[in-house]
Amino acid sequence: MYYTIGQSTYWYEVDGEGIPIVMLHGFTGSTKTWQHVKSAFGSGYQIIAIDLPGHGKTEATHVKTMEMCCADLHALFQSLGFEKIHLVGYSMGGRTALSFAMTYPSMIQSLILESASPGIADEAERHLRVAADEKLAERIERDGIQAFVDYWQDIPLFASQKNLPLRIQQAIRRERLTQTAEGLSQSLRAMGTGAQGSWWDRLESFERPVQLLVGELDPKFIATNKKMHAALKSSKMIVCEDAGHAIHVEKPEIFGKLIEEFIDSVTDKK
Ligand SMILES: C=C(O[C@H]1C=C[C@H](C(=O)CCC(=O)O)[C@@H](C(=O)O)[C@@H]1O)C(=O)O
Repeated sequence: MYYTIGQSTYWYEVDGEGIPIVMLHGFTGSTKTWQHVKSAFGSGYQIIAIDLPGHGKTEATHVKTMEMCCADLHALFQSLGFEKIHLVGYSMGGRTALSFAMTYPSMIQSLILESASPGIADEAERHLRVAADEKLAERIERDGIQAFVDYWQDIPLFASQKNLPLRIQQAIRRERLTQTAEGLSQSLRAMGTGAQGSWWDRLESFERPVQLLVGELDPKFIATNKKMHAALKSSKMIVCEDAGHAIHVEKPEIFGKLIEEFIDSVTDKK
């Protein structure tokens, strides 16, 4: 379904009925990211998957900063009649989910972050990241999506995905190849890790339950999430054995079970 707000149109998909669980994909992803996870949830849940700006069927017609995207998502959730949601985000989607939760905490029943970060606290480091993301955006625009996907699928962060069955690796590649150079380059510039503000000095103010999921084979994000875990008032951190950055791809059953168990543990049983 499409939701239009102002001059922007978002694509989202709704499966099932019941407690709303909103799922946000990562950079180069789409609603398809969650296709093997949705089935892990029992009855009684409504799964809402959304294409973030510049991805899938949510075109990059206008620049969307993290703040603008979160405001649009808030309007979408209100239009759907949601008072409280369980919000799940993977990587870029995790940064978006955390930004949404920090901006609209009263709408959060629980927050599940997979391989995410709160941005970059150090200004100099953040400026370096903005410059690196700008170079990557220019590379995408210059060389096109196929050349970018060839490069992206081989970065060390996704090394563990080489052990996946070929059909799964090919499905991830196909999803990435459906993106547009305009969409991905704009996403990097407007919602990239360096472009967004840092939430590091605000994490301790967030009081809703948080589940931090990281892969055992993803040392960079284990280190980041250990610091997040220490800063958050109410969080659980789980390091998933024999999984890399994209736990939902490498261990979909375990990923779905961990989320369902966490949501059940924080849902008012009335
Ligand atoms: C390479 C780094 O940063 C990127 C890594 C992961 C994020 C992501 O969403 C990737 C999803 C995927 O391709 O499976 C992405 C983001 O958060 O926007 C980062 O650009 C790194 O080492 O930090």
